Amino acid sequence: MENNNDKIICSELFQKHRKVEVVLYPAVLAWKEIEKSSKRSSGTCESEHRQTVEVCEIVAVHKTEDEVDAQARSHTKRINQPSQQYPYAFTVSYVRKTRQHLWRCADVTFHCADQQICEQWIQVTNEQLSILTNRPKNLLVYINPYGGKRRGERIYEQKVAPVFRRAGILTDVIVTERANHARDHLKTEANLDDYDGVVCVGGDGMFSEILHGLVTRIQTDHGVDQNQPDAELVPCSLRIGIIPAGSTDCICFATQGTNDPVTSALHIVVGDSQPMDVCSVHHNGVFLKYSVSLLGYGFYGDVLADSERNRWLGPARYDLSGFKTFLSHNHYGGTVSFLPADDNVGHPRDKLQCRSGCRICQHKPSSKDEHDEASEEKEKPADDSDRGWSVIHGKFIAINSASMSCACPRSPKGLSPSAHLADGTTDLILVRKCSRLDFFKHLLRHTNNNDQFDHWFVEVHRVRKFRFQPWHHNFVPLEDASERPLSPDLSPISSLQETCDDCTAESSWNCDGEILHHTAIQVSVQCQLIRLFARGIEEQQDAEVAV
Ligand SMILES: CCCCCCCCCCCCC/C=C/[C@@H](O)[C@H](COP(=O)(O)O)NC(=O)CCCCC
Ligand SMILES: Nc1ncnc2c1ncn2[C@@H]1O[C@H](COP(=O)(O)OP(=O)(O)O)[C@@H](O)[C@H]1O
Ligand SMILES: [Ca+2]
Repeated sequence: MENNNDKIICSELFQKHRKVEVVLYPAVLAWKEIEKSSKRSSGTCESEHRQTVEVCEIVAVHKTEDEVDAQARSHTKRINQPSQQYPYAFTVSYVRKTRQHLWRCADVTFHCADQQICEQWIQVTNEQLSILTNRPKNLLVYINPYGGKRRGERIYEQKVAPVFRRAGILTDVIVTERANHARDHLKTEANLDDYDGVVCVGGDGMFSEILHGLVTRIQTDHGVDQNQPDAELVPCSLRIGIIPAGSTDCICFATQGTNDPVTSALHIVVGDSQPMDVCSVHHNGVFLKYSVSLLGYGFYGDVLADSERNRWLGPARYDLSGFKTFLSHNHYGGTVSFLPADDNVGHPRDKLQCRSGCRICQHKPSSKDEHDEASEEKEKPADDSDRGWSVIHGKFIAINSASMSCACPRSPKGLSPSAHLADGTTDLILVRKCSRLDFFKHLLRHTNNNDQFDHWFVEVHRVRKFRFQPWHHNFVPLEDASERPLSPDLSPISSLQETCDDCTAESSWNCDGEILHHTAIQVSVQCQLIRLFARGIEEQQDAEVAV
């Protein structure tokens, strides 16, 4: 056996009372049983059943002293026991993929006759692991103790910390004491150079805090003014891990396919990296917020505003508020203008879902500069500033911008099933005033396989920027419900002439679970501004990958 990362090493060891041949290839650990053949006069035959684990999915390798000692003690009188013939052992902890994107940490223990062989196996496996430089070693963890069902601390201590410990990851843990504690700490105090990543234990609202803290800190450090809607923001080098402990947890669900804390911890341990778009939201040139999942005006804004009054109900507050908001059946007048995305990023109704290694998102980084140049050209000339923009006036029950699918347990395919995590676009969904029954049918389709966009009152556009202007004082533009190119600064209030008596005054924006205090907003997608410890949703496999 040689201590070399490129060489294959192989030993005959014992695993669960079976003799196995164990091989460590440069990127794969494999083992198979060697059976004594009764039919043959001598020698062994190999079992067909070969088990493999990719090295990049090994969590850690450890000496297994306790188990060997225990086995040796319990079998002292049975001299043929493998624990006596093979008294040294090492345990490999690895990722076991089960159904529904759920990952578990499994152990396999190999027993050796020779101490040196055992130690060499540990050393060589560790050498292979040390090549994986994408793995975090030091993490800054923020826990919201009040998110979701208030189980954040327990979830972290019982399910996540043991996985980090096993992987040898060092952590600094901060349990937040107030709203915006994590955001403010990241903005001004945290020494980011000490860490390879930040972990958020909480829901989408808590994630939003971490996002704002990190992105703002990076822009401040680089002298970028976030108030400039066209400022080129500096991407964050630190990745963010999400341990779901909130109410909706759609950012976690839509990036790994399940809301499971152990799965999240393992994605962090193996050092996954998933780039993600971030929308910047401005009001009259003043920065308001960032958003990565849902920006929703009307229905989802009203649900959120109402739900905050019933926070004590935990995640069930959304069901109650959703029902109440559905019954009130409000609609709101406003003007939406948007800059459509190029054709090469597909269409919200093309059924090409964003999956791990998504080609549309991978294509983005290299085409970003090109893309921006092209769009600058489109928007540059002062008198041509409306070129490429579309404008829609109307009465809407909901205006939703989904920068990712927004899949969550309530809606497993999400608000926009084909939205992409990192393509530089957001899907703008306009739900016009319609009957209560029609709106119910539309909502219901978020929970089944029917197309929620296939209604006369729903339209969806893939866009790079959009703006919204509510109709003030119930005045409606003459072109109500028409569609025509218009200057994107949307200030032609003087042209408003009719009234919209049946409109409810104004709603508010739900921005990743936080309420925005302005209704007139300008939104611009910042392509791949952040990265998560995730890999996107993997295509479903029928069987378990290893063991
Ligand atoms: C007849 C049955 C109709 C059911 C319709 C269900 C549609 C659900 C779509 C959910 C989209 C969720 C988008 C994510 C929003 C979150 O950012 C936000 C805050 O999350 P958290 O901080 O974890 O609490 N959650 C919401 O705004 C809740 C929306 C619930 C709507 C019923
Ligand atoms: N220690 C704390 N006390 C009160 N609120 C907090 C604390 N830490 C974070 N928050 C706030 O709690 C809100 C909800 O958090 P989140 O984790 O998203 O839970 P949920 O999904 O239940 O809404 C966020 O707006 C966040 O800013
Ligand atoms: Ca996107």
